[in-house]
Amino acid sequence: MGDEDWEAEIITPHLSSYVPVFEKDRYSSGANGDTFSKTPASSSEMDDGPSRRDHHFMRSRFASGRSLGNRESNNDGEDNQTRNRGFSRRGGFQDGNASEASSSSRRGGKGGFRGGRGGFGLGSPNSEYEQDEGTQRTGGLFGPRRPAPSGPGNGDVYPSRSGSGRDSWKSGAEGAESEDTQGPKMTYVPPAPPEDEDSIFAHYQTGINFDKYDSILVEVSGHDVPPAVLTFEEANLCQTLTSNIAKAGYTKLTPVQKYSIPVVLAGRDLMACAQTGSGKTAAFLLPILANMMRDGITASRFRELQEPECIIVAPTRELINQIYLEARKFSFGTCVRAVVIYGGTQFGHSVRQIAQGCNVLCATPGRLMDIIGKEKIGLRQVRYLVLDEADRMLDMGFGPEMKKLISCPGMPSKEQRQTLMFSATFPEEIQRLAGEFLKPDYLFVAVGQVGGACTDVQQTVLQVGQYAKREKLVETLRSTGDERTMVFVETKKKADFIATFLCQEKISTTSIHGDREQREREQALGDFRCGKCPVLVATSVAARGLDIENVQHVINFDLPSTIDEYVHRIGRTGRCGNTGRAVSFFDPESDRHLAQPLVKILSDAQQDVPAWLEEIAFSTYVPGFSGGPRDSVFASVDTRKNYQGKSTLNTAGFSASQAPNPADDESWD
Ligand SMILES: Nc1ncnc2c1ncn2[C@@H]1O[C@H](COP(=O)(O)OP(=O)(O)OP(=O)(O)O)[C@@H](O)[C@H]1O
Repeated sequence: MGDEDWEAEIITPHLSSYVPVFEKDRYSSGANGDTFSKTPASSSEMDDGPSRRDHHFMRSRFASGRSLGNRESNNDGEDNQTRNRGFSRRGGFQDGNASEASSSSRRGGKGGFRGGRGGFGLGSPNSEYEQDEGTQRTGGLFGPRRPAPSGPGNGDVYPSRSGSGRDSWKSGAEGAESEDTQGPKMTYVPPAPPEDEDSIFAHYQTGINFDKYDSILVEVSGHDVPPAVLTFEEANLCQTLTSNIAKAGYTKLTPVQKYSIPVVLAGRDLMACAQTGSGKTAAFLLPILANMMRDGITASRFRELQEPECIIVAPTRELINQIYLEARKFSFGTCVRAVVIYGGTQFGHSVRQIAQGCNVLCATPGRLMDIIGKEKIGLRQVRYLVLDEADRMLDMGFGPEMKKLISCPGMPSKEQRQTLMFSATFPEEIQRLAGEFLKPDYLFVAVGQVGGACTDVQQTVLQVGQYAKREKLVETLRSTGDERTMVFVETKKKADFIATFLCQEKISTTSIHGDREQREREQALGDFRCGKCPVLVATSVAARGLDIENVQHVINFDLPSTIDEYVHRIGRTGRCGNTGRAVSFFDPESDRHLAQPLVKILSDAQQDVPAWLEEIAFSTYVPGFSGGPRDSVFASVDTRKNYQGKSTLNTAGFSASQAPNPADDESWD
């Protein structure tokens, strides 16, 4: 069955999750009826990438365009590709062999498979979002809400923007933004989050391993490293902030906070790598807010053009919304006003939110560039620019847009602003790109197994062939009972397919991916958060940053194409000192390239390494894979080979010495 057919077959009525009309035979073509096969170079999807529209005043020294050729569109970004979709088709690929396995051709350019679904009346050539009824509020991100109505454009009808279903975070991203000027309007207005104090400060408990953070090694490299702070009191943040921190239930700093907060307070640029779920968001928000308060920020008032002091960008809509909620929490009771804007929502809504006042703007890249292009945001006052999931923000998908951002008229030069980058992974080539955004004397904070997996996650890798995966999935889910579980798959269509399949197996499941309307995505996340659907099938759009209470289990039904993506995915569990489990289905046919990095990740995290995996790893040559920085405790290291500064290597909680790190030399492998 072809990829397009998946799309057709999965169109089923939708309640809050799936109520599938599952006709197994129609899906079946493989030995056991499983029609999907996997390609080694999977893609994933992310959000808000570059807008299609070129702002005349923007220039980018990145390669022109968006590298669409071999990059698969990201989630929101798929929109820009959909504009080319008029000629695309669906239903033409009935041959089962052509299904997922044919992705190599699709990766080179999706056009041939791109799913204009228009023939079925389920999507327009432009975007899924135009189908959004928009004004309907689901409350998806914040809690339970009423079920989405079924029917085209609402429920499990997944109008495809790219149509290929390949999750293509590599290509242009949020063309959706440009629809605001070029295409049909998106009318979805996300629900306002609850305003009551209890909701604002709702939080989950730190886990039994929270105190173990104290023994994690931390390396800070660069010149004149400010000493770490050991307590919130020592950080000397302003009183309101301190009170908000207490209300949020934070009593103790995490290592990344201990080392990053003083760096930001001292006005330094920062690149910080720390394991998933270890509190990076507060590590940048708290000192920024403290600085803003210290500098006597004025309350912003209603104006058509707002000039925020801080801009925070993140790759996905759900993540930026989460960051916004944190910003709102910590700035509670201050005159700082945080605003969030992201794609898939009504542009006018974003404009109205901003016009009411905006000190801290949380945005996905596409919507940000559009709003700047519309002159609703001026950049002259920007003092802080934060790239969360910075490696993702600087890669080929979003990098061009970020370059445009820093080249925008009015944007203070890097000397005039503070630039902060955070991620759990930071590949060397991306660190080099980051130099253009950062002052030369930026500091690099590396916490523990950066780029490595969080040790609070128990990792299991099972050898499972493509055709046995569904059965194994059901078996695994049955054994975990009601545990909240995220199941990662490679493509959007497969996400639909697996979610439908699980529902048919009476496992309450929902899904999130870039071909779902924003309203549906928010509803899915809400249903998962509140436990109504304890299983969330997701593409890589949900791999990064999402902080959902009680996710005990991550299943990689399909392994991602890169090890960094694996690290982010499994980091959805085992957060903030809690423990979690990750089970990955390793298909030797398609995942061999991951064997070596997986062995390294597993051994670094003191996990059992299956003998069969080691064998595959030893027998597989992976170009460019050196096993990481050998003998270094840090899986990701500061790549500034020639920096003359000192480095501090400490366990969190001890004051920084200025001794060079002996591991540095090995780090340059
Ligand atoms: N000092 C602290 N005390 C208690 N809880 C904290 C503290 N710092 C952060 N948290 C909580 O820990 C959770 C994870 O934090 P956060 O989402 O910032 O992690 P992260 O490092 O950004 O993860 P990821 O790499 O997945 O994006 C959040 O629920 C946050 O509120």
